[in-house]
Amino acid sequence: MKLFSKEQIYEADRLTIERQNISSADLMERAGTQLFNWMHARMQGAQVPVHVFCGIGNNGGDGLVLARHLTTHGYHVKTYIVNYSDKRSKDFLINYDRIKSVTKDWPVLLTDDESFPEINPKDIIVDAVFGIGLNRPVVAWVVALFDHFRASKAFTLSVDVPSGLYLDKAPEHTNNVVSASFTLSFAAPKLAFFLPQTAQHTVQWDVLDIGFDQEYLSSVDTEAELIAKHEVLFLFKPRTKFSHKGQFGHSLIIGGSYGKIGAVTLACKGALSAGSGLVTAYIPKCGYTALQASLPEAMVITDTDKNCISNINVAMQPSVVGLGVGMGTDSKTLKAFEAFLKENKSPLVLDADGLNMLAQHTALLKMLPAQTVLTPHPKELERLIGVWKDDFDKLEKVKAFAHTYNVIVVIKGAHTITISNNKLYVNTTGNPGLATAGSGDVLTGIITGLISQGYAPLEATVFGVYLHGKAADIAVGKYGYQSLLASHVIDYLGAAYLDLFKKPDSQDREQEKEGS
Ligand SMILES: NC(=O)C1=CN([C@@H]2O[C@H](COP(=O)(O)OP(=O)(O)OC[C@H]3O[C@@H](n4cnc5c(N)ncnc54)[C@H](OP(=O)(O)O)[C@@H]3O)[C@@H](O)[C@H]2O)[C@H](O)CC1
Ligand SMILES: [K+]
Repeated sequence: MKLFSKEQIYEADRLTIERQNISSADLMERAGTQLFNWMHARMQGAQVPVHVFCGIGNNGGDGLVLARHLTTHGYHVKTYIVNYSDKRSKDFLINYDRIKSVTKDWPVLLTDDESFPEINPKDIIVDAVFGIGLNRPVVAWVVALFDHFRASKAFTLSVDVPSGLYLDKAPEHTNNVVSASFTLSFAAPKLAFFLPQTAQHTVQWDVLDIGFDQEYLSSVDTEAELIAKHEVLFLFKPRTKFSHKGQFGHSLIIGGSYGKIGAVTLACKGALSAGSGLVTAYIPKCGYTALQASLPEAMVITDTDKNCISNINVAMQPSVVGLGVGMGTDSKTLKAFEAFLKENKSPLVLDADGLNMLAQHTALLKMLPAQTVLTPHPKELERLIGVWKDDFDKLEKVKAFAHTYNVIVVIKGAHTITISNNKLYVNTTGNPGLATAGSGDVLTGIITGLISQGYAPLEATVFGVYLHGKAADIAVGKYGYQSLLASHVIDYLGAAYLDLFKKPDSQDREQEKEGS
């Protein structure tokens, strides 16, 4: 699903009006009617007090359309105009007149924090104060209104976006944004719904289709894309009856150090379970028996050194190399890594200490093969690109870094985001159970194993991140967040593959719509 920018949404608005030969007020009527249909389907006439707070622009206009329909369908509605500006949009005014024609209980003007209405916990708040037109900090008395919403503990339904949330930058203060229980967004969710700092402003979201011009929506190239089952299904490479393991490549996993051989075991198993034909581990001598015993499917080559990697010398031409898991950053290992980069011609996946060595010696970055995959967790990312101000600044820095070195960067976290060629791929699978030792090693193995089978590095990364999270989502149903282990993610990878062909039932759709 494409995530549109503010400019693209306004363009969609303009083109829809032009190509469908309708007025902007008609489009607003569609928006407001869709909002009403969503509420009506859930409220079924219940006489719960609904407080509709409208700004003075088109977001407020949507709110007025909704309030009018709620009123004419007999709901218990109170409408307020949050008068943060004396301007009025054209369509706001049209709907301000329309609602006055269906009720004697005209909208109440709020001009300061003296007259906030009482809101009970069982009431419903509709937040139509600001939409995507927010372009400067919210005035203090309106922030106080948002605090009033929070204090009421009432269910808060935001129209299009939680008011006070910018589409393309962090809010000045988290309190400047409405805390939405649910956001109904037009055309598509917004990128801010998926970033750690701003996802907190809406617990859940859903998309309302207001008949935007499909030709524009499908043709416009967006910077960000939401990755769910629909987007990865076409990546999947089915196997033919006469397949053999030679067709699925040979992954080489390089890593491990004394006490951290398990990281290599997990990565090798992840690569095999992702479908790699053959897997060889290159590890220090200390790990030989442990690895051969724990993972008989993997072949093992050992370094001359007992406890760490000191000289990467493998007489094979791997389809792909996954390097860094459990590797340590011993000076001998660093030298071996540098010598390896000078010789290596295979696609490369770098993780953990491979990234830390890159960060210590940025001259090595120029030696990475094109489209190398880097899978840093936040701390490793900071060592690579430096500190960032906020989530939007982080994205800009990673985009620039990925572009400069022609690499693919996976920003791991709730909604892992893959960045390459100035595009963002926002993952929808995964859960807090993944915050466990080794889950990163497994992801490295999965991405390596997919490249081994012929998936291009970017495809392998987006698909691997999806499968990794999906496996965890299925496994967590049995283990719960606290008890999920990295090994369980591997055990459930098959279920994640099989799930690709299950019809997306409503539960799946709900899961994908769960906010953070
Ligand atoms: N294309 C669509 O998706 C459709 C969207 N609809 C709804 O329209 C809003 C966007 O409406 P818009 O009028 O552009 O802007 P807002 O309603 O979000 O904001 C109103 C105006 O308020 C001014 N503004 C901005 N920030 C502040 C602030 N902090 N304090 C005071 N005033 C502020 C600004 O105007 P200025 O001229 O003063 O800059 C805003 O324009 C969208 O979110 C949807 O809900 C349509 O209804 C259907 C199609
Ligand atoms: K809003």
